[in-house]
Amino acid sequence: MSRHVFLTGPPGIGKTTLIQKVTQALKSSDVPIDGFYTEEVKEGGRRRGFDVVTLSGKRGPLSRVSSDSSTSRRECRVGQYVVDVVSFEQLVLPVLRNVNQGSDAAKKICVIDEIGKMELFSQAFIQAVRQMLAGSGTVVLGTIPIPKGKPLDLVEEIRSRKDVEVFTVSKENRNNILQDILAAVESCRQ
Ligand SMILES: Nc1ncnc2c1ncn2[C@@H]1O[C@H](COP(=O)(O)OP(=O)(O)OP(=O)(O)O)[C@@H](O)[C@H]1O
Repeated sequence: MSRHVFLTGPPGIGKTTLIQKVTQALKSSDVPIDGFYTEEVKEGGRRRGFDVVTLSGKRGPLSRVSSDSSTSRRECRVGQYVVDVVSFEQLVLPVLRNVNQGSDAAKKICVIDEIGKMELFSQAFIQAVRQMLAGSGTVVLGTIPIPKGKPLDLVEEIRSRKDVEVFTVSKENRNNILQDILAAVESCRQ
């Protein structure tokens, strides 16, 4: 039986939108849920980077476009974006820790959107996700990218776990997959 649910699919296909709809539905049936989304930051129609937004409404930068093309050895870069690991960790780690605490009888849901190249610069994040996946108290509802280029260890691990159900989102199914995802999450809580 599955214990966690992940969505995958090409960039911009609608993974975050689906996770937000699932979150709304779960919240309205009083299921305890926390976590974070990753949102594009646009300025004047151009993408400037990405923010992390927690379900409780806190926001901070995950990455920003760098005008400097020289890469310093300490910099965490994905293409033209420089990742702000400190900001990411400050926002996300307390949320992940908090989800694992508390004494709700019912299992909590933790939204982790997403586990990708940028987020994986944080070793503390990797460790926190591994702990959550291995623990029995929290159901993870997350997103992972479609494999491309060098494999990402944690993403490969998630894909090969027997207790993870992965939905691949496409243009064809994105408007009728919501109920299946909800049902999968609900069954993970049993
Ligand atoms: N079912 C849908 N029908 C039409 N447009 C959609 C649908 N779902 C999402 N979109 C639009 O597509 C864009 C990208 O959606 P979203 O951010 O959910 O994708 P994503 O897969 O999470 O992207 P990323 O890979 O960047 O995280 C948004 O502008 C959103 O409004």
